[in-house]
Formats: sequence, structure tokens, C-alpha cells
Amino acid sequence: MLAVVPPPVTVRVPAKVNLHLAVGDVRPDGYHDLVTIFQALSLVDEVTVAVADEPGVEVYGEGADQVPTGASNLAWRAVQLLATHVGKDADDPKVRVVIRKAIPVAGGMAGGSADAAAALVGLSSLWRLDISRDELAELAGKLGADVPFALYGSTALGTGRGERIVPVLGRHQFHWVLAFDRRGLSTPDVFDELDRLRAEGDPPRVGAVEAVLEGLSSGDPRQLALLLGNDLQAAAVSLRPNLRRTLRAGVDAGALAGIVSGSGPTTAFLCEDGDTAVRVAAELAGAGVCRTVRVAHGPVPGARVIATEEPKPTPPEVHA
Ligand SMILES: C[C@](O)(CO)[C@H](O)COP(=O)(O)OP(=O)(O)OC[C@H]1O[C@@H](n2ccc(N)nc2=O)[C@H](O)[C@@H]1O
Ligand SMILES: Nc1ncnc2c1ncn2[C@@H]1O[C@H](COP(=O)(O)OP(=O)(O)OP(=O)(O)O)[C@@H](O)[C@H]1O
Repeated sequence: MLAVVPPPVTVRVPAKVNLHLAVGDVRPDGYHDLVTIFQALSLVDEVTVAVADEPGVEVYGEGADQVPTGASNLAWRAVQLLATHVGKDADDPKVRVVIRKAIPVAGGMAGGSADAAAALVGLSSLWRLDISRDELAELAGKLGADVPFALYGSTALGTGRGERIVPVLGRHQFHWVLAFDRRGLSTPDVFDELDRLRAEGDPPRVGAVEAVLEGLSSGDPRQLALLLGNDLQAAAVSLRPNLRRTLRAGVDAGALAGIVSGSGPTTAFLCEDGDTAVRVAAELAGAGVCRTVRVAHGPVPGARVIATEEPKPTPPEVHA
């Protein structure tokens, strides 16, 4: 009898921006305690997993040449972790992973984490596993602090290393412009720089998270704009002083506020509405302060299997 090979599974997974990122002291394990509000945006990677005799990873799209295709690829690490968890051979899982990237690499938007979350969801379907999202989230937390959020998407409060996720309810959409920088930034370097700045002085700290939750529930981008904040911003700007100019240029172009996204160097600009976002994007692209500009909205759902015929959204792209 012929064995039936299941068809490939494609998963769409969003980038994130941190609307609020409060960083505590460094812990004995080298991580920092965080209180953060994540929002998933309509800037997505697509990850396809397929049964294959020749295992491996292929990467296409935004920044593909900077992404490892070997054992250090986060999506491949997810394959191996899930294989071990369900008793398969992690060294020969008979899976091929194809990643189509739109999320900037080392951009502070959790692109690698998103791909890992997508691989977990895709394999659960390919291998027909009876595994809940909460069980997947347990595994996801072992891969990186940002991975569990990419499973859930929408808007959520993250605590611990950022891996403990509680959904934030809300039905309002917000409109963003994202400015990609010319080169990526290493997340550990940015946390180290914050520790250094704190040892030397008193870099700004964000306010209380409750105010941001209220701003979100109001649905008023003007109110939310006043409350956006990121403790890592001073460190990212210290390592990349050009970000100061980018942040200024976005606000000059008509955004309500701009912040560094996570550990940067991507900057995210909150706009009044979708039309304003397109105008701000065009002006920012013309200002020559960044590599590429994208328009996005959020919140959007987390990693989910898509029908193969579902068209990929193509956010307006403007090259600076
Ligand atoms: C900056 C954020 O994107 C905000 O959401 C995340 O905190 C980073 O999450 P991530 O990239 O998934 O981080 P991981 O891959 O788990 O950790 C990479 C490195 O970042 C630093 N790190 C990360 C998360 C955290 N809460 N404290 C840290 O100090 C540590 O040096 C760690 O070794
Ligand atoms: N699938 C992947 N996609 C992107 N980068 C990957 C992937 N797997 C491994 N990496 C490595 O991880 C590094 C960080 O990439 P990533 O895009 O996740 O950063 P980031 O968006 O700044 O992450 P975060 O916001 O979670 O800190 C890259 O420099 C790359 O070498």
C-alpha cells in the first residue's frame, strides 16, 4: 500500500511592535524582566513546511542573505524542538521549511521569532498533532522571549522575559508607518547598552502600563500616541544616532508619534488613519533617512495556517 504524503502547509505570521516596553534590572540568567504591550502588525512572513527526504531551510525575500539556513535558523530550531517533544527524530525530521520574509532581519520586529512560531503551527498541522496553543506556547518560550506572542498575535501584555502572554481585548485598528534602517541591530547588544547607560546615568523610563491599556481601549490614536514608550529606545539611539533624525522626520511628516520598535533599529510611527499613514510613508521615504518604508495596521491575528490560494497582502512599499 502507498503511504499518503500530506500536502505542504503554509502559515502566515505577523511582525510585532512594542507599544510599551518597560525593562527591569538584569537577572542572574542574563535576561531582563519586562512589562510590555505587544501589537501584531499586518507585515507578515510566510512559512511553508513540507514532508521531504532532504531536510533543510530555504529563505527568500527581505534580508534573506542575512538569515542562516543551518541549525541556528530559529524556524529550524522550532522543528527540532517540536520533533523531540513528540518523540520524532530531531536529527532527521524529514521536513523542509521555506521562509518568505517581509519582516526586517534583526529589525526589532521579532522576525526570527515569528518564523519559529509559524514553524510550530505549521508542523502541528502537517504532523496532525493534538496540541493546544498553550502547549505550543510553552515550547515557544524555550526558543525565545518573543516567540509565544507571535503564536497569539493581536494585542497582548507580556511579562517575565516577555514570554508570559495575556491578551488585551479591543476592537480598534491603529495605522502605522514603519521605517527600516540600513543595517540590523543585535538584541543582546541593545540590552547591554541599556545596562551601560543605566550604570552611568539615568536614561528615561516609561510610565505606568495601565495608562497605555486605557489609551488602547479608547481607540483614539491621539491618546495612544502620547503614551507610547520604550526603555530600549535610548540604547538603540545611542548605538545608532541616525535614528534620532528618522524619529524626527516621521513626526515632521505628520505622524502622531514615533518610537523605536523593540530593540530597533526599525522605527514605528502611529498615524491618525490609513490615508495619513500613506502620506507620511511617502514623505518619509523622500526624506532619505531610512532604507525602506512600509505601511501597516494592527492588531492582526497570530500565526495561522492559510489556504494556499489566499492572496498575500502587499503593503505599499516606498524605497528611500
Ligand atoms: C526586545 C524584545 O523584542 C521586546 O519584545 C524582546 O525582549 C527580545 O526578544 P527575543 O529577541 O525573542 O529575545 P531572546 O532571543 O529570547 O534573547 C536574546 C537576548 O536578548 C536579551 N534579552 C531578551 C529578552 C529579555 N527579556 N531580556 C534580555 O536581556 C538577552 O541578552 C538575550 O540573550
Ligand atoms: N528565521 C529567521 N529570520 C530572521 N533571522 C533569523 C532567523 N533565524 C535566525 N535568525 C538570526 O537571528 C538574528 C535576529 O533576527 P530577528 O529578525 O529575529 O531579529 P529581531 O527582529 O531584532 O528580533 P527581536 O525583535 O525578537 O529581538 C538575525 O541576525 C539572524 O542571524
